[in-house]
Amino acid sequence: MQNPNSLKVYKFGGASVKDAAAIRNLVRVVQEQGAGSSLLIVVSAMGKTTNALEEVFQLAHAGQDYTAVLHRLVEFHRSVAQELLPEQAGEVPGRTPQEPGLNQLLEQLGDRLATLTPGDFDKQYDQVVSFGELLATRIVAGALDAQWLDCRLLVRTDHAWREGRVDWPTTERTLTATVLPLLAQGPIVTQGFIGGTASGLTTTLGREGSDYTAAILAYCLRAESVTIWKDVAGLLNADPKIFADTVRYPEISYQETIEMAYYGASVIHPKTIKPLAVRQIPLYVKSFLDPVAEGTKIHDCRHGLLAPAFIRKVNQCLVSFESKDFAFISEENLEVIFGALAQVRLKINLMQNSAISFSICTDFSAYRLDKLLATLRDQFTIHYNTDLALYTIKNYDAASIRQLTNGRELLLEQRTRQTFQFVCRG
Ligand SMILES: Nc1ncnc2c1ncn2[C@@H]1O[C@H](COP(=O)(O)OP(=O)(O)O)[C@@H](O)[C@H]1O
Ligand SMILES: N[C@@H](CC(=O)OP(=O)(O)O)C(=O)O
Repeated sequence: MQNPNSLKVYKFGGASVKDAAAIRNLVRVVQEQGAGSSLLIVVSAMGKTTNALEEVFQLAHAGQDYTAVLHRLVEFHRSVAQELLPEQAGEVPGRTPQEPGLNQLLEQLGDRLATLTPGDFDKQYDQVVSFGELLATRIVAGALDAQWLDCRLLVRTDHAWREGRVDWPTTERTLTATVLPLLAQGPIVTQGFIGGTASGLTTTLGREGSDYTAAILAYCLRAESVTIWKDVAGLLNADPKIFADTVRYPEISYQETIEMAYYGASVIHPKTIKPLAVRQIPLYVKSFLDPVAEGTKIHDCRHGLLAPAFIRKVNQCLVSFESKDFAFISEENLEVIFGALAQVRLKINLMQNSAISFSICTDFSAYRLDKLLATLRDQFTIHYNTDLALYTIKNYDAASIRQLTNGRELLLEQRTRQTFQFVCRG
């Protein structure tokens, strides 16, 4: 069943709302590209605000002075609001008495930080770091003169702090009842990245999770399409900030994209594709700098051989486990290792085993690695290397492997028919 309103979901990330000029550009894109459509607009925190909020939160949680960082954040949002809506003198009021205005949100953020308690790090993180999206959407909704909705009341999650798991039936029911009737009144702006629990607490969906929010909303509302507006020409075969001579895929299948995102292509959050594929909703990746350009269409399509895709994941750690008594690594050993990894929430990006050793490549987290070592040290001899990179070439050929491995010392390598991966320094 297609939405009778032909709903389009637009998602604007941090780069597209990084300052007042960027938000003016967003307004142009929405007015020119979205004219005539029902629009639900998902917005992330401005620029690097989420990083700044993480810093402020960590300082406050550790009982250290956070006032300077908080002050910079507050002034930044006020100055952008003032520049865009001078007649409102830096305040962007809510459209209804229940809706918080910009100053009210800034006050709430200050209160949250002042009342943090020791412990419950991840839970309190979500209550604070979510403010980036709340503030940004209040400003963007003001600039667009659009309706503002609080996504914490729309996307229901469990209590898995910092990686909330969506309660799909409740979310679908709530969105259908809330959003569909409002669409006729004009565009709606809401937050990416955040959701809420049944008990009214805020959760976040994982860093860079706003793309995922767009997919959740599109799935539940059976949208016609999703467009994520980026600072690149579309989905390219590599990150142009890292690799030279990239090429754009004009169209690509859900499956190819989900694999690229899984291997670390940071342009799309890995969880974004599945809900869209299930309901066959096309995902467009387009440039907010050149909105009329074609971009990339991700959908259920067949295509010929694609240009090899290059993906680099940095800050990797290679951990190897050896049994202490020269015994072979057994299924029982693996069960213990996997159990401990799941418990400390370390995800395996690559794994390999030999007779008496089992190795994994994972994102480095000193905190989680320490917990892992503490759990498994008695049973295994554990070695690890940090500051590594994991490279993946999808749809590789001999030339692309030569190009990427040339001059590098490979610490671990693996290949399947489509994918070549290796871990090296730096
Ligand atoms: N395969 C790829 N194609 C295009 N961009 C990529 C790719 N891999 C990584 N990127 C990076 O993704 C960035 C855009 O994603 P992101 O920074 O998450 O945007 P936003 O936060 O604004 O949503 C680009 O600037 C680019 O550096
Ligand atoms: N603001 C959040 C969520 C997000 O998705 O941001 P962006 O769309 O800018 O990647 C983060 O930085 O993690």
